Amino acid sequence: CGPVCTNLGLKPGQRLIVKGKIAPSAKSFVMNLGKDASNLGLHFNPRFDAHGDVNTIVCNSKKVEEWGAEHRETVFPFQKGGAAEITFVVNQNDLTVHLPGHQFTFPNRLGLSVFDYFDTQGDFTVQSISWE
Ligand SMILES: C=CCO[C@@H]1O[C@H](CO)[C@@H](O[C@@H]2O[C@H](CO)[C@H](O)[C@H](OCc3cn(Cc4cccc(/C=C\CN=C(N)N)c4)nn3)[C@H]2O)[C@H](O)[C@H]1NC(C)=O
Repeated sequence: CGPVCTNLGLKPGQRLIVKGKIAPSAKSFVMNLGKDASNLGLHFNPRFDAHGDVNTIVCNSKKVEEWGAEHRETVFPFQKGGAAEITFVVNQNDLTVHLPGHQFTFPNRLGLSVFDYFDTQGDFTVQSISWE
């Protein structure tokens, strides 16, 4: 699993920028943003081939270890073995995810006023994380 960030203190108007590399044999990778590992405002899961999904971004939330309803994005701007830069912008009531050539929003279902926790898992190697 990748790096874990805590105490980020991300509030509305602030953002987290993650740059890294996708494994050549990637099946799936995850980026989680939330309060802590059990309370995720956004579970961001691009799937190249996992759980029956092919080239699909699955997003969800997790509240006290309980998953919410999945949301599947229509675009998949990732390549196996490629570089990727993903920016998460914290808004008042949702998050905007900026991908290469595409963006989408995901509701802040947990009503978090601050996002302290970030982790990545799976077939992605983080090269830099910055927040502002
Ligand atoms: C149709 C049958 C029932 O419905 C399915 O039921 C599954 C189980 O509930 C859901 O799946 C779950 O969906 C959740 C979001 O909702 C999380 O994503 C969760 O994963 C949590 C998780 C795992 N991890 C570790 C991790 C993540 C990615 C890669 C690796 C490691 C290596 C992989 N690379 C290789 N091997 N090269 C490790 N982190 N978070 C996933 O199991 C499916 O979406 C769902 N599908 C649909 C269409 O409904």
